[in-house]
Amino acid sequence: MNLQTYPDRDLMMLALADRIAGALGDFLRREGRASLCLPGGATPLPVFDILSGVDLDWSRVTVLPGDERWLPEDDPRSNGGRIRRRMLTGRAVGAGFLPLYRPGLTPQEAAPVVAADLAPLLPLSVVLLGMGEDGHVASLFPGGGGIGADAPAVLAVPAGPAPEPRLTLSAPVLAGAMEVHLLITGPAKRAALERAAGLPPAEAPVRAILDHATVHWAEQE
Ligand SMILES: O=C1O[C@H](COP(=O)(O)O)[C@@H](O)[C@H](O)[C@H]1O
Repeated sequence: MNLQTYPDRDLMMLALADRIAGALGDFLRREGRASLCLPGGATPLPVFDILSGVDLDWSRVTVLPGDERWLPEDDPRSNGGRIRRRMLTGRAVGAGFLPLYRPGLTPQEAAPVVAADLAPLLPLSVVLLGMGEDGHVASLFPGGGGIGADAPAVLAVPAGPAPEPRLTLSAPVLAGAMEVHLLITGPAKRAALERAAGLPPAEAPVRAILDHATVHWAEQE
């Protein structure tokens, strides 16, 4: 496992944002465009805040959530809503945004629509992920689908492991990105990660991306 530990949480957020900004700049120079796939949850918000102040040609960057809670963007739990408020602001206000939530559609109806919109962006340039203490990444939960090489790019996840239905990119799409970062904080997630490293991906979905990712960890939550 490529694990980078940091003595200080704020320093980690700065270092990670700097690394992501550098990678996006490289993609823009080499390919003329770039994509940035972001996690939900609370942990990554400081990275969003820092990145949104970075001087990049954001108009050539497409930002998208790696998973979405099936809620309107003005719901405080909406991943897309948080990305819009905390990432697509400041210097990054002109970045493109590919929403996973599609008003009026069920997650099952939206999955092929989002997959069609996603296809021209593949492979994604930079994927940032968080992780739950159960080893879930994006909305790939233990015992759910979306892990194997034959998984569809985008899949609907029924409520159960999470309180609301969701849409998620699959493990092959997330792990297939040009650069993958996993951001976790605190002793409980570190212990969960170490447990997951010894489990099959179906039981601990983070395993499906671990060989492709740099893990960033600081003790302070
Ligand atoms: O439900 C989710 O949880 C994970 C972890 O969130 P965190 O607040 O504990 O960092 C997140 O990575 C995922 O995208 C999200 O939808």
